[in-house]
Amino acid sequence: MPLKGLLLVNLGTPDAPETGAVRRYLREFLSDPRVLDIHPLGRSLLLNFIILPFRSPKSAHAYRTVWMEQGSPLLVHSRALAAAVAGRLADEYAVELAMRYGNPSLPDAVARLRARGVTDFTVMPLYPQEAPSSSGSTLARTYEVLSQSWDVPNVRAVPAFHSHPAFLDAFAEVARPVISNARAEYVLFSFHGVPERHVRKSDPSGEHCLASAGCCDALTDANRHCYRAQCYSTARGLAARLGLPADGWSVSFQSRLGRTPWVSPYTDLVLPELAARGIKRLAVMCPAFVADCLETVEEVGVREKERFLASGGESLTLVPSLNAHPAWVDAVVRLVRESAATTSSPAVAAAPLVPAPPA
Ligand SMILES: C=CC1=C(C)c2cc3[nH]c(cc4nc(cc5[nH]c(cc1n2)c(C)c5CCC(=O)O)C(CCC(=O)O)=C4C)c(C)c3C=C
Ligand SMILES: [Fe+2]
Ligand SMILES: [Fe+2]
Repeated sequence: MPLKGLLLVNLGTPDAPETGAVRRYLREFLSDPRVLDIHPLGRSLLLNFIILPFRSPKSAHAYRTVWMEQGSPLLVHSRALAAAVAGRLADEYAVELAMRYGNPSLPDAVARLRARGVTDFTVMPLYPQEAPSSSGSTLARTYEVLSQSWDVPNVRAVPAFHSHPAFLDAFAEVARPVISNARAEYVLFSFHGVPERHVRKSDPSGEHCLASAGCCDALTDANRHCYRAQCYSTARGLAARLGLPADGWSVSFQSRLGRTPWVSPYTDLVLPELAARGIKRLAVMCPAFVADCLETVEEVGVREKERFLASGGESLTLVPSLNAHPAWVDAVVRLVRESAATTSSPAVAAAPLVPAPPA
């Protein structure tokens, strides 16, 4: 039987919290045409003359404030998750962690799996919601790397899990005691944003997404692959599990870059509004991230917290991410096994050989 390989892939992070390393990381990340989707010449000018010189030292400083003894939080937590999943799936899969940008690189992780005799690959982008700039880019790069060999292996992708009960249950389990200990009056679900342009480009009809105020109120055939609609679906699933009243939670989007409109409402504008409404004790969950990283620990846990307190709030408690929580490890194992069960024999699944008996 061919040995199966599982690639767990997250975004990536610099090798060190220093300007040079951050610059190398940002260059690779922001050169991706699914991330900065503008004319290559414009991208190169923007990168080399504006983003890299100004952002690299600023981001390096931010990384230094969250850096752990073993490295960048994103890498440390992702490694812990991969080790736990590898232990659980040892009889079924060889498991490797890879990063879309930086290290451990996707080509190196694929080479390690091939060296162990893997001929059948499963890739799991570690993003609950799908976006061309995150999961899309991860899949495209994985297929590219795997297709560079003479023998192109079978490859299967674990689908986005934004509304999967195992993911939602695990995050609710992490959040429940934190929200209760914080005596939070309100929960803000702050997701990583994307440019509005990206959401519109992913709208098959070209008429649904961002065309009305309630376009993300339900997941339907019209918006099944819309990043923003998937974020709202995650938030509804978590709010229900946490027993939050309708006026006790809302959604916002963080981490925007540049001057073009990103999906809204923006976290940095929502926080002062919540304070102005009299919310004193706030909990913030960041369910676009399955591992704590710069965008959770520093952006929300430090900078947005300061903003909320300066606006009149009394406490902002960041709910930790899933990291390597046992419920999340269980969920990953389940998601991988379910994807193998539903996609390993697509031809058989699509065309049953025996007609179904009459009801
Ligand atoms: C959760 C999914 C993510 C999407 C979608 C995403 C889109 C996206 N991001 C940028 C720009 C930056 N993101 C940065 C950090 C970062 N982004 C994600 C995830 C998504 N990004 C993660 C997990 C992280 C943290 C990395 C870490 O090392 O901890 C950064 C770098 C940090 C900084 O300088 O602020 C940038 C830049 C764009 C432009 C984009 C979609 C177009
Ligand atoms: Fe990002
Ligand atoms: Fe949409």
